[in-house]
Amino acid sequence: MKLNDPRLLRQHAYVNGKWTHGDGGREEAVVDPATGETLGHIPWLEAEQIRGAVDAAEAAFVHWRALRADERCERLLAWYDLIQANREDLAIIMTREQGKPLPDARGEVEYGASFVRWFAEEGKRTYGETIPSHIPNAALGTLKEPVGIAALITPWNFPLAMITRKAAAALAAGCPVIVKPAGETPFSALALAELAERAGIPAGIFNVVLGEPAEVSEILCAEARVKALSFTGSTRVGRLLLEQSAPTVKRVSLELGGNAPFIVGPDMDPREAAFAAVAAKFQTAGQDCLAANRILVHESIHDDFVAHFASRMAALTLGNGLEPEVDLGPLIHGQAVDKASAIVDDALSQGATLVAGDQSQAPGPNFFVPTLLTGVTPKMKVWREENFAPVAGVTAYGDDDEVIELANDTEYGLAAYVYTHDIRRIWKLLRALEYGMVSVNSVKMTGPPVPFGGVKQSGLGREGGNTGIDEYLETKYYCLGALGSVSGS
Ligand SMILES: NC(=O)c1ccc[n+]([C@@H]2O[C@H](COP(=O)([O-])OP(=O)(O)OC[C@H]3O[C@@H](n4cnc5c(N)ncnc54)[C@H](O)[C@@H]3O)[C@@H](O)[C@H]2O)c1
Ligand SMILES: N[C@@H](CC=O)C(=O)O
Repeated sequence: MKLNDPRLLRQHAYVNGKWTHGDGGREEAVVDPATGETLGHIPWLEAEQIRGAVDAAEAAFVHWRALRADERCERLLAWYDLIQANREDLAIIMTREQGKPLPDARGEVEYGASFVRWFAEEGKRTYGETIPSHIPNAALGTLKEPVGIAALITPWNFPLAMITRKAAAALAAGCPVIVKPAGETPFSALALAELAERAGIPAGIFNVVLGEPAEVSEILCAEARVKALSFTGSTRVGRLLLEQSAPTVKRVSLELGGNAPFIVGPDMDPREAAFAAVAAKFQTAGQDCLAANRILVHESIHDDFVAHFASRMAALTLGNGLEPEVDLGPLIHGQAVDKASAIVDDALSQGATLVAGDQSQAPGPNFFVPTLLTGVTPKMKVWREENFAPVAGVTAYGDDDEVIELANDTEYGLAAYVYTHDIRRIWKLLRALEYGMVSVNSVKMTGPPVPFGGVKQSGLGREGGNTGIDEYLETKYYCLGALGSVSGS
C-alpha cells in the first residue's frame, strides 16, 4: 500500500504504548475486498494479553483521570490535528481495507476527526449540579466522574468514525479505552493508535486489541474492571454482548442495525424524491446502518418515482474505490454477496418485480450490482432483514395511517426518512414513527452535535451530541451535612 507515511500501516496490536505480537502465533489476513489482494496480517492476542490490556488501562487510568479537563482537551486536539494532517493516508488505508470510494473515505476521515474535536471541547463541560437542600444545614450536589475502563467494539463499515465517536467521548471524560476493531478493517484503528501515540496520549490510555472476535469480547465483558462497553455492530452480536455484560453489570451502549423506511408523500416531486432516495440507499454500497432499505411511496406517484429511481441508479458506477468516478465499491466479502442474492431471490419468489440489477455485470466476485425491487411486502426478507447491500425495495401505500403502520413494522428503530412539504403530515409522521432519528427532507442527518442512536432493537444510549459523553460518566451525589446555618439551603 503506497502511503506518504508508511509508518501508519501497522500490523501489530497496540497495548500499553507498545506494538504487540500475538503470544500464540495466531494471525489473520486483511484483504482488499475489491481485488482480493492480501494487504497484510494482524496478530490475534491470547487471553492473557487481552487481560494485560486491562491491567495497563487500569494503571494508566489513575493519571489520566487526574488531569484537568483542559489538559485532556489539549491531547485530543493534538490527535485531531494529526488525523487531519494525515487524512489522505487514512483515506487510502480505509479504501483498501473497506472498499468504499476514496472520496467517501476522505469524508469519513473528516467525519471521524470531527468527533475528536467535538468531545475535546465537551470534556470541559461535564458539569455537576447544585441541588436545593431539603436537609437542614446541608449542601447537596452532584459531581461527574469517569466511569472507568471502556471497551469499544466496532464494525467494518465505518472503520474510523465508529471508533472516534466512542473513543473521543471516553477519553475526554477521563476513561482509558480498549478498542476491538473488526478483523476486516483493523488498519484504520491501528493508524489511529499510531497518531494517538504521536499526540501524546499516554501509554495504556488508547489500546487496540486484536483477536478472535467472540474470544476477545467474552474476556472484555467478563472483566469486572471494564466498567463500560460500547458496541456498534449487528443486533445479533449486540444482544449477545448485552447478555455477557450482565454478570458484571456494566454500562452498556449499543449502536445496532437499522432498516430505515424512506417515506415519500403524495405532494412530492417524484424526481426530487427519487434522487434523494438513491443517495440515502447506496452510500457505502448500502452497507450503512442508515441505508434507506424500505422505500414507501404514495401510490399516486409510485410509477414516476420508480422510473426516476431506476434511471438515477443506472448512472451509478460500480468499481474499485481507488478509481476516479466510482460511486459504489465492493461488498465486504463473499458472504455479503451471497446474503444479498438470497434476499433478492426470496423477494422474487414471493412476487416482487426486479426492475434492475443484472448480477452478470458485476466487475468482480465481491461486487453486487445495484438492484431495484418493486412490489415489496412485509413478508419478504428484503423487508424484514437489514440487507446491508445495494438492494432497494419499493412499496406503494395509500394513506398516512397505512404508511405509519408499514414504517413501524420492523424490530429496528434507528433512522427514518420523510419526504413531504405538508407540515401537518410532517408533524404526524414525526410523532408516530418509532425511530431514534427522523430526517425530514434531508439525506444528511449525522454529525458531532447529533444524539445518534436507535430505539427498539437498534440499540441503547446515544453517541455524539451534548449527551454522548454521559455514556462514560458516573453521577456522584454528595450531601455535605452539619454545615451550620447554610443560607438558602
Ligand atoms: N447504529 C449504528 O450506529 C451502526 C453503525 C455502523 C454499523 N452498524 C451495524 O453494524 C452491522 C454491520 O457491522 P458488522 O458486520 O461488523 O457487525 P458485527 O456485529 O458482525 O461485528 C461488529 C463487531 O463485533 C465483533 N463480533 C462479531 N461476531 C462476534 C461475536 N460472536 N462475539 C463478539 N464479537 C463479535 C466483530 O469482530 C466486530 O468488531 C450492521 O448491522 C449495521 O447496521 C450500526
Ligand atoms: N452512517 C452511520 C454509520 C452507520 O453504519 C453514521 O453516521 O454513524
